[in-house]
Amino acid sequence: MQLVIMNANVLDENGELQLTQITVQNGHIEKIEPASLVGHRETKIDGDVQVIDAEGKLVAPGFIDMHVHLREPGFEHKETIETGSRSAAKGGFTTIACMPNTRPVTDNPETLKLVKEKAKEAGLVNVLPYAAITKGELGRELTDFTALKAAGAIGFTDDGVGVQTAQMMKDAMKLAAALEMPVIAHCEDNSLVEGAPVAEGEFARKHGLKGIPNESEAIHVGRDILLAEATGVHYHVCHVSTEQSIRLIRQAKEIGINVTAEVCPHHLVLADEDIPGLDANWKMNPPLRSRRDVVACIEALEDGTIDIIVTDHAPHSAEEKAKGMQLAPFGIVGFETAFPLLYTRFVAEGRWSLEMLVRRMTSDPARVFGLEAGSLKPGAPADLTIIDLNEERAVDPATFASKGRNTPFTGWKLKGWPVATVVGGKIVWSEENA
Ligand SMILES: NC(=O)N[C@@H](CC(=O)O)C(=O)O
Ligand SMILES: [Zn+2]
Ligand SMILES: [Zn+2]
Repeated sequence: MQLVIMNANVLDENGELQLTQITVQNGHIEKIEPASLVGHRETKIDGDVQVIDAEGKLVAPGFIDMHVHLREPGFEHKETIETGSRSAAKGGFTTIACMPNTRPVTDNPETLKLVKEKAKEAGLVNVLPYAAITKGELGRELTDFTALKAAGAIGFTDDGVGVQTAQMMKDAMKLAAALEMPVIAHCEDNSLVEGAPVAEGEFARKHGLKGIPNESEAIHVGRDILLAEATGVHYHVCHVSTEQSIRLIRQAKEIGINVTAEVCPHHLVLADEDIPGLDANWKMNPPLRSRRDVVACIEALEDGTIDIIVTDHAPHSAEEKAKGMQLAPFGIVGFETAFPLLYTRFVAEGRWSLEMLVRRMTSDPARVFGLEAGSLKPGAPADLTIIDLNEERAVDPATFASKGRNTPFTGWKLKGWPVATVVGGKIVWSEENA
């Protein structure tokens, strides 16, 4: 089965858009030719060839999201692997890495295999599962890293909660290093947080809420960098949100410690002072911090201190989010707004090149995690996304493919919406057929 994408605008090595024709054969990119060379040739259309005319729209490698919550097994009322995968495809993502804070926790090979089977059944995007560092993510006992790696885990993380003791983290890093697996850390010292729902600062004061201090994140980052130095593990920091964490990561990179980091779109765009009121669709972990922290995150992504963009797609039901700022669970959905949000805010406004945004969502995550993805080179898997950079519309959660509607971006007018997503040469989502 062949797929031909005509009039595809792709980013070349110089970050310039080039009009091309892409030929896909057996799920892989076969060739990319300048449109000027194929222009005179008739594109043969017979039974076995599927043709898409991209009409000059951007065709990028499918986005890779290394931090997502699919909620299955156990929390199917929030999301399933199938609805989460569809939401990812609709957002232009073709590979996603899912967190183990399910019920049961993905701390055993059986649950890991179940996640992989469900993802295969859904047949939409590539789903790469993480396994937990500790049993039940309770911080008391390590999981069986060897068995989990054999079952297909791509890394170890207790995301949702920080590993509270240094000894547990050090033991985990030693084991992971021996298996050449990364440790991915949600950095949060519980003793500094204790029930606070939002960041320390103006918003917390105004509403009489307890505040989450920046040090609760940065203390773990600093501790873990020292442990990564001691053990030699690949240490990846989840959802970086403070200038203090960034300072520590920058310094660690300078002296050659094997640390990488991610940031979420909301931490690049929103500060606590933007929260309009006591609406839990603005509640996530880490919380929205000060404008200083937002600026530090932007600059860190620009200078490479932060390597990649992830959504931390964290769906919750409307009932759960209706419990209010103090009691509602932390988390917002992310797949279906990520690219338009960042394209509108940073590329259309002229701060970033399109190439930089795409790279931070494709080839950089592939490099950091050693994935065979994130490029359009001949021979690569035909995972790609077609995006209309000119299409402008308001975010409407009612149209989400995700079960989650928990977003702070309702009504935001954004440009750069995906129109079709291809995984392994197969169209898994398109605006036309949605
Ligand atoms: N980010 C969040 O606010 N919530 C995540 C947990 C996490 O990523 O730490 C969730 O599972 O809901
Ligand atoms: Zn987390
Ligand atoms: Zn998360």
